Amino acid sequence: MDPSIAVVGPGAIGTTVAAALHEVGRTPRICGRTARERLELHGEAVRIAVPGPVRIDPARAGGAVDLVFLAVKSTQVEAAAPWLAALCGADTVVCVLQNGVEQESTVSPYTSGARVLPAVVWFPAEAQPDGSVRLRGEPRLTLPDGTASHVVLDALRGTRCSTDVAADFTSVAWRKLLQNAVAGLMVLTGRRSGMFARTDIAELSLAYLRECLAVARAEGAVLGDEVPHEIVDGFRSYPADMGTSILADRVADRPLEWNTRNGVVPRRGRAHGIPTPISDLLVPLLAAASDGPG
Ligand SMILES: NC(=O)C1=CN([C@@H]2O[C@H](COP(=O)(O)OP(=O)(O)OC[C@H]3O[C@@H](n4cnc5c(N)ncnc54)[C@H](OP(=O)(O)O)[C@@H]3O)[C@@H](O)[C@H]2O)C=CC1
Ligand SMILES: CC(C)(CO)C(=O)C(=O)O
Repeated sequence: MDPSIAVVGPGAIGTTVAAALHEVGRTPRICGRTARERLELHGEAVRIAVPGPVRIDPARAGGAVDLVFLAVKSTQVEAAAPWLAALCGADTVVCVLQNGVEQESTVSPYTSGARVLPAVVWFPAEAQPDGSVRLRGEPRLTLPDGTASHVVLDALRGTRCSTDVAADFTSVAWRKLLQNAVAGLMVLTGRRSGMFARTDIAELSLAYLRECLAVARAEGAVLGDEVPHEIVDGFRSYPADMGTSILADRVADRPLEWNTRNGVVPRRGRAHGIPTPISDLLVPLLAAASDGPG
């Protein structure tokens, strides 16, 4: 029997996963903040409409489900807590579709004991002003190896969202964190991936990534010296107009995930006695861009 599934946070990532599920007949409950009749995903050779309506009242969540995909921003977890309270039972798995390396500790306080499973989300997707979502890559998730992951693997089996499991999830999650950390530079310039073609930006990015790498290794990630170059080369290979979700938030003047994507590096660095001079400059700028005042 198919698991019962809810998607909380039907934005860029939530819409993509909901559409992938709907396409194979596993339409999830959709729980959001903004009322909509349907979700729409479009991209190269894809156009999927997911029937709603989007539920916006947690009192009408409809009871516990087997699997919750939580796809709100890390800054929105507390506000989404009533959904988690309404959708989680003792056997529910909450798969957190968020960037960062701290999903278990930040989400667990709201799941009434339900298991929390972090996922690395690899694909870019952009919410459009009309509420539709533009998919700009192949949907793919990486999960930790373990029993809870099987619920997600079963739910997404045969969908356009591919899933793999990593025995060493810590290393994979930190590698993605490094990519997200350097993407934060786009917030400070207001530019997209094209900016990494500049030699000075590439050099700054490499220095920053080496700092992040030292912290990642202290946290147990096994990542080689080549990783900073690979990440910068990756940004240089993207279309020049490829953004990042934190830039989309900046452009819309919304709170930024600066703490989970950038602040975590100096925070964890301090715990290990690792100096983080570049973070010490960048993180306050990102925090101020996010939270003001002014
Ligand atoms: N976009 C991308 O390319 C990628 C994003 N990620 C990560 O995925 C996570 C989600 O990002 P993304 O999809 O871009 O974010 P979006 O802002 O596009 O989506 C968040 C969604 O959550 C909804 N929401 C906000 N508050 C609540 C609430 N209290 N209850 C229910 N729903 C709520 C928002 O509603 P509303 O429409 O009202 O704002 C929106 O639909 C982030 O951690 C991001 O870093 C990871 C990889 C790629
Ligand atoms: C697009 C991608 C994969 C890389 O920056 C991302 O994680 C984001 O936009 O948040």
